[in-house]
Amino acid sequence: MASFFQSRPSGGGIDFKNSSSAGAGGLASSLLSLLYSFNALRVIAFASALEGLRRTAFFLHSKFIAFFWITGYFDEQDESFDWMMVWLAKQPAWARDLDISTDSFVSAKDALMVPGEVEDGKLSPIDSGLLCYRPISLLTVSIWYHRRYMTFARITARTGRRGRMQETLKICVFARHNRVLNELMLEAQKEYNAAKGSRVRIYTADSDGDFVHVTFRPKRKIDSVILEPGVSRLLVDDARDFLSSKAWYAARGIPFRRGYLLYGAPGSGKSSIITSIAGVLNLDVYIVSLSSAGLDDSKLSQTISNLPEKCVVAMEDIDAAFVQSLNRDDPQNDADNDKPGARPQPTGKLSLSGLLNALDGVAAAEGRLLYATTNKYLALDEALCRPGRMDVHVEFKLASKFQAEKLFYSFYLPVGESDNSEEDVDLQGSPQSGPSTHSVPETKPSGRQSDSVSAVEEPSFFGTSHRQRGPKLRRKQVAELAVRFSEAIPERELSMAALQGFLMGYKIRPYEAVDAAEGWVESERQARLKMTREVQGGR
Ligand SMILES: Nc1ncnc2c1ncn2[C@@H]1O[C@H](COP(=O)(O)OP(=O)(O)OP(=O)(O)O)[C@@H](O)[C@H]1O
Repeated sequence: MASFFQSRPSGGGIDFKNSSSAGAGGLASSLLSLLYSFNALRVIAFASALEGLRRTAFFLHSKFIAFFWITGYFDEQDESFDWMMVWLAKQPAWARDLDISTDSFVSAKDALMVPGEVEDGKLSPIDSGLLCYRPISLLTVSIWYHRRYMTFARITARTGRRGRMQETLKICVFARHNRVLNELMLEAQKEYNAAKGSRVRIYTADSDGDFVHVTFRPKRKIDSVILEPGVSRLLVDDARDFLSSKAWYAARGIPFRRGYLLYGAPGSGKSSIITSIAGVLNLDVYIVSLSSAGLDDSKLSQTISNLPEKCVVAMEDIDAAFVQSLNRDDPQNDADNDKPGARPQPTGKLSLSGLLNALDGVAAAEGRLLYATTNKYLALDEALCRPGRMDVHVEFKLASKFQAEKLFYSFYLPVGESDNSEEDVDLQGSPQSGPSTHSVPETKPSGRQSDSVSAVEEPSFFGTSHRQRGPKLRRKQVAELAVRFSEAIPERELSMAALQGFLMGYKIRPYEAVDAAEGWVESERQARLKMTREVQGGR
């Protein structure tokens, strides 16, 4: 050892080259002697053997896993992930590791709603009596399912350009055949549908064009959106017929898509009917907002291609993304946009051809029902409205007397009773609803025998809840009041949203609502007149 550190003199100065090569040779020989002296080669050989064993064990383990275990990955973006999360929430293995909340997960897509417990005669802390359970993340659990051992792990990792956290559920099943996994999936799907109950899932697209679940909306009964007789039925029947015609479309080489253009007056129920139809058909709603900031042709195309098969796509105010009009032939379009004082520019760079391409590009999802809404029907380009893109056009007008009457009914009929409208009877789920042989429902309901007997003339107030404080009205009384109310409402002058707003002010005062209706109509007219004058004066 000592010789290694000794410097070798060379001539008058120091010869670095010679000294370093001589030093390297010395180092090697010293190292060798060192290794021999410590049996280091044997140590290396032993370490190599260990590493070899480790690798062999790892190889055998992976072969064993591949042979005896089935591993499945459920991506957060996929609906099956939600099925599994709801299923897991119900498994006893999770019971010790649950996120429990009274409201923070109410809108979470994988949340499970269970009835809150009643203790000592008192309801749970939440008014609704519902608790929300959700499996905790960062945990691996083992479960026996149908005598099979399986493990579940929630893995979270950053993905995408912006590094969004994305979750994957990993399932390992000790089985040779994937039959047990299929059984599990089917069971989970069933439980999910039961847990989802009466809600519609709403998705919106994020800035990368990926759809993210944002909320649940309660399913809205189709007859709560009051349209002209037969319209709701037509829309539901058409959508049902489409969904069951995949083979028909395939046989004829027609793209399996259907578009609905709902146009007309603001506040007439266009958006409401979309959610309602999604509820009836048990489909999720994907909102594509054409006016969102930064949306351009390629992003829209990417967004549309991310739509799943069989879903409701809501594209509201399709005219809103374009400044002047949605008309390719409008030569004024580009010129006007450059003029000083022109209307504000949209933030996105969406073009009509971009929209058309996105709607029927090869990547566009099959089986989707597209509902586009607009208040400016005439401003739309013919190419956008043509069959194949918008197959069914439905006009939504301002409220008719018929609608006003039905709206009054829906406000004041005792809960649970319906006015026996045709939609009410036919739209409750039979896929084979007959053709549109609609007869206008009676404006005055016939009333059951018991209804027509003693009519309570004076409003009586009882009960404790807000709803019960209203007068207890017989069906016949509601019918009479509804007719009086509709007589006070002018035909096609006010929107259904306006009528609803008015009646909201008289939630528990139907008699006063009827008495005040005429005066309210007059004040609405005056307000409109004033606004028109102000607009004209401002020009
Ligand atoms: N036909 C209708 N029947 C029952 N309620 C209605 C109807 N039309 C509108 N409403 C009520 O008015 C409100 C607004 O309705 P909605 O958003 O569906 O109208 P819209 O036609 O989509 O309006 P806009 O064109 O301004 O977006 C909702 O609360 C809805 O309940």
